[in-house]
Amino acid sequence: MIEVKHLDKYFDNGTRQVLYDINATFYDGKVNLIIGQSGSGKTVLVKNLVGLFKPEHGEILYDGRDITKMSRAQLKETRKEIGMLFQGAALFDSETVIDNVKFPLMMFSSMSEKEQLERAQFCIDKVNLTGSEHKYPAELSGGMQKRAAIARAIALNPKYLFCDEPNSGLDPKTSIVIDQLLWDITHEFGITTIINTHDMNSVMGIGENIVFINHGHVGWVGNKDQIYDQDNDELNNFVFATDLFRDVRKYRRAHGYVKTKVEY
Ligand SMILES: Nc1ncnc2c1ncn2[C@@H]1O[C@H](COP(=O)(O)OP(=O)(O)OP(=O)(O)O)[C@@H](O)[C@H]1O
Repeated sequence: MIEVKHLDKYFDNGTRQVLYDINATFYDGKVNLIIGQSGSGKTVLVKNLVGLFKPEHGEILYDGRDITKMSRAQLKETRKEIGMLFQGAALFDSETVIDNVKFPLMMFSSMSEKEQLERAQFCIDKVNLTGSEHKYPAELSGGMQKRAAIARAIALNPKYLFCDEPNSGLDPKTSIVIDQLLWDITHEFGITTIINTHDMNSVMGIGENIVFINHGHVGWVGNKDQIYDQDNDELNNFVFATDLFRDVRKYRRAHGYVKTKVEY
């Protein structure tokens, strides 16, 4: 579990505040989404969460350990527990799939070559890329590249997985496959998965715990069922900006979908 408490972040020598008193919890074994308009502060929040930025105030507790107070060495240790999936797949073009997946094992584990190969193969099988081990990224579709990147992100068996816009550049059908995969590995391995996304299909499909950031503030927290039934104007402007989502909401209301209460 990652807990954020009273986090403030400023830029420009403390003259411009970008995040205001952020309080949020990201749960183990759940898909946690951070959503919000462009420029609302999602990326800055994630950069604080992974220790790339230091907040001016507040705590970020990784299962009780405050990363804002860690030394460089402690932060390095904690980073070993974090998997990252960047926008685009960010694979090494000149390396095969299996070498890409092996890379973090080579860098950060004490596994033998044989163990690295076994672990890399396990992760490749997990993302359904069996048979593509010796292909280069350029030989893969966008969705396959993303799956290879997920295999690499889970190679070190992370407790925490951060994904920045995992569906960017993918068609809706492939996006669903990626969402399903992220859901499956999150649940199978009990990972605290945090996804920064604009994709409303992801919100509808896998949003177990959604944190809406609005102009640097936490604007709303809930799940994919509750999001249809809330009366938060800013969130509604964001979520129901398209006719499709307005129609889904109208349909749900007309057919008597009840408000859902989820307990964690
Ligand atoms: N390194 C930085 N230095 C100064 N200002 C920054 C820096 N990084 C981000 N910002 C500012 O912080 C604000 C929030 O940006 P952020 O990238 O977090 O938005 P976002 O919600 O992730 O947007 P998008 O969805 O478009 O990626 C913006 O005003 C941005 O200009």
